[in-house]
Amino acid sequence: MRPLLVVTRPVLTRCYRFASKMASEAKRAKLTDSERESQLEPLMGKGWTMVDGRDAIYKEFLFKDFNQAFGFMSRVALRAEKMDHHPEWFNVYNKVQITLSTHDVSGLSGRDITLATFIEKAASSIQ
Ligand SMILES: C[C@H](O)[C@H](O)[C@H]1CNC2=NC(N)=NC(=O)C2=N1
Repeated sequence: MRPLLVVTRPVLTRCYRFASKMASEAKRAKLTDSERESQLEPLMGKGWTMVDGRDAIYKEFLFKDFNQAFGFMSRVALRAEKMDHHPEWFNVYNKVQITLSTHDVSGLSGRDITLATFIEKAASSIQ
């Protein structure tokens, strides 16, 4: 029997790209209440706090010295650029203060969760 439909590799590739684009757009939407409960709460337990008067999260990281702080920032910067999602941050010597929010939606989105989770991993791999 002849197959009814042949799914070629280029068709599969396009489907895959379309699905990732949809998932990536969805991540840019403002977090729902239930997403806040399931995804934001674990970060609060790790020291992230809500910013006063803004739908944004904040955490301060302290390192041994400037070298370590800048190494951490370099890792985060490469990831942020890849994600097209950038932190608001401030650095003096061994201190890095980070605020995350999604400017395009004026509030917290899945991208902030993804970046904050990466930041946690990057910080613990350095300290
Ligand atoms: C045009 C570009 O994709 C957007 O401006 C991106 C860049 N980086 C960003 N970073 C953050 N934190 N929020 C955004 O909404 C955002 N948008």
